[in-house]
Amino acid sequence: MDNKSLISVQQLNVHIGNQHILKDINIDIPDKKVTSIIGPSGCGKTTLLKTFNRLLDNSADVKITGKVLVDGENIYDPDVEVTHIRQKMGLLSQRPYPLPMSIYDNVAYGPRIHGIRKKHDLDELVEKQLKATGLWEEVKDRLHASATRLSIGQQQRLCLARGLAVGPEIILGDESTSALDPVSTHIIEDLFVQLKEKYTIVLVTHILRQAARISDHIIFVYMGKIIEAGPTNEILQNPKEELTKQYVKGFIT
Ligand SMILES: Nc1ncnc2c1ncn2[C@@H]1O[C@H](COP(=O)(O)OP(=O)(O)OP(=O)(O)O)[C@@H](O)[C@H]1O
Repeated sequence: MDNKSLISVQQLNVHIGNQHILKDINIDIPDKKVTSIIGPSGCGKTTLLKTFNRLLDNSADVKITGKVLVDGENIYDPDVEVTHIRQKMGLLSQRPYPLPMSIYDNVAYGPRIHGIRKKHDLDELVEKQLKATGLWEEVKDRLHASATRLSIGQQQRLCLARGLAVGPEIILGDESTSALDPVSTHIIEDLFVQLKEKYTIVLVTHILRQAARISDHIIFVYMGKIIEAGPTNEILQNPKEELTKQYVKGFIT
């Protein structure tokens, strides 16, 4: 891969109970690009995404071996603090989960925890992140209204703004448009494409057309293994592996 990689996964294996979920994963995720993880249901896409911010290893029956290097640091090193890792990543889930507080307080929540207290600084930060997610014009006159009054699409953009407010390097999205209508889906997709200027974006999607629209790179996972990875055009239009060909043609669902 000619791009600099920000995340490098080396010899990663994940067992949950007696199931071998991810098998010998080796992959580099390029910096400041959109990478989509695709594959049929249950193949391990979400599990792979969760290994990037250590969301899996708080359960006793999960065993993880191998390395995930972020900025060259192995996040599974016993000396690494999980909060330090998570600060580098914003996670956007399938459904938006705004905190039960105002629009303003949702975005200010993380910065406040990190010690930013001055109203002027918080005001600036909230405005910046609401602009970055295209919400500012829609909410600037009701910043202190409850976030739960927003539409689902707006709530998802608010959750993205909340994540961006703590200054991550990486945005992880797990089927983050699956609960949204087509217009909101389009807005979020456009945002991902804009945000890759500043962030490295890794998305799980089962929608091939979405992967084609917005990703620079694609990783195809099947039964816990990476079958093929590379630039979007290569994977979707000229795959090398037979399994990838079948998946792209819709023969494997
Ligand atoms: N906490 C868990 N306990 C037991 N099994 C799990 C757990 N998490 C995931 N698995 C299993 O790991 C496999 C991969 O799941 P994962 O959610 O990563 O797949 P996926 O490709 O994201 O699927 P989908 O597209 O349906 O969301 C599945 O067989 C799932 O049942």
